Amino acid sequence: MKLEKDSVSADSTPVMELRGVHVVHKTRTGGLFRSGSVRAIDGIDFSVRRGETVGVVGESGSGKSTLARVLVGLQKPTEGEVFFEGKPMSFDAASRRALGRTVSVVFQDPATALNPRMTVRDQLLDPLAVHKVGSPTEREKRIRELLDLVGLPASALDVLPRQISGGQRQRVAIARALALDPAIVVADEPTSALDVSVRAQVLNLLTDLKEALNLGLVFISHDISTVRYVSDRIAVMNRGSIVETGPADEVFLNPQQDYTRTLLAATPTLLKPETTQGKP
Ligand SMILES: Nc1ncnc2c1ncn2[C@@H]1O[C@H](COP(=O)(O)OP(=O)(O)OP(=O)(O)O)[C@@H](O)[C@H]1O
Repeated sequence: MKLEKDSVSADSTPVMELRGVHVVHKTRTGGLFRSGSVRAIDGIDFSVRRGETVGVVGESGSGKSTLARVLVGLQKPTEGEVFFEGKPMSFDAASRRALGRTVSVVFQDPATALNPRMTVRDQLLDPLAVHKVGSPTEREKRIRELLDLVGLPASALDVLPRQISGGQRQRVAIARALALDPAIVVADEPTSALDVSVRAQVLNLLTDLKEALNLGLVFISHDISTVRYVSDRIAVMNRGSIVETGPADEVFLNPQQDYTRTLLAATPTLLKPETTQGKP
């Protein structure tokens, strides 16, 4: 039930580490007898530690969500190794359950991620009940702490998702992701479905929580300027591979790959690197 984290620096052992991971999806391509496969992830190395934000950026279909699914234990790699807290992850029910307590996820659209028929209280109590955490009194205390952490009043406990705004719904989804005191939060396009006016607030909330709780944050987005804003390191994905990785400012200001330059060229002028700003 305690929220404060030990002060572990970002250079400690990774909580999650992927080595040479491939994910191939089997597909049916129209008709009973035709099938194929899609290489969603094609041999990637990736790691995330407490206290750091790793941004994952790439165009639609580059494999970002598949990577997220591997990190949260929903997708077993076709090939390669995943280490969870330094030990090989087997992806059986018990190890997925342990992973589910330590690595949580915030999805793009809180309207679909939250159950429309459950009050905020029940949405927040649910992970605590599933993992049998605390007594009823402790759970009630914990969900109030969670609301406070994400900047919502206790009066929000008794409302349904449709009775609050999109930004507030995403705050509830973030609170739920924090319920089990995770070490890592994987945020897959967490602001893309929100009004532009509230995106910065949700980004700031995530970075504040990362600092306050010493979380590892994996921030996934197609928008490299947003990724730079929140990340310490960036991994650029293209067609299932990580084509460039490094400190956020270095990747942004001095990209080594044409693909990264193409992504940067598509960002709004004001957010382009200083080196190109103001030039025609
Ligand atoms: N369950 C699945 N079955 C078949 N193919 C899949 C499946 N999931 C993903 N793919 C394919 O794998 C590739 C990578 O998809 P993925 O969703 O990981 O990319 P993405 O970068 O997250 O894209 P987006 O931003 O559009 O969500 C795509 O070609 C996609 O069509």
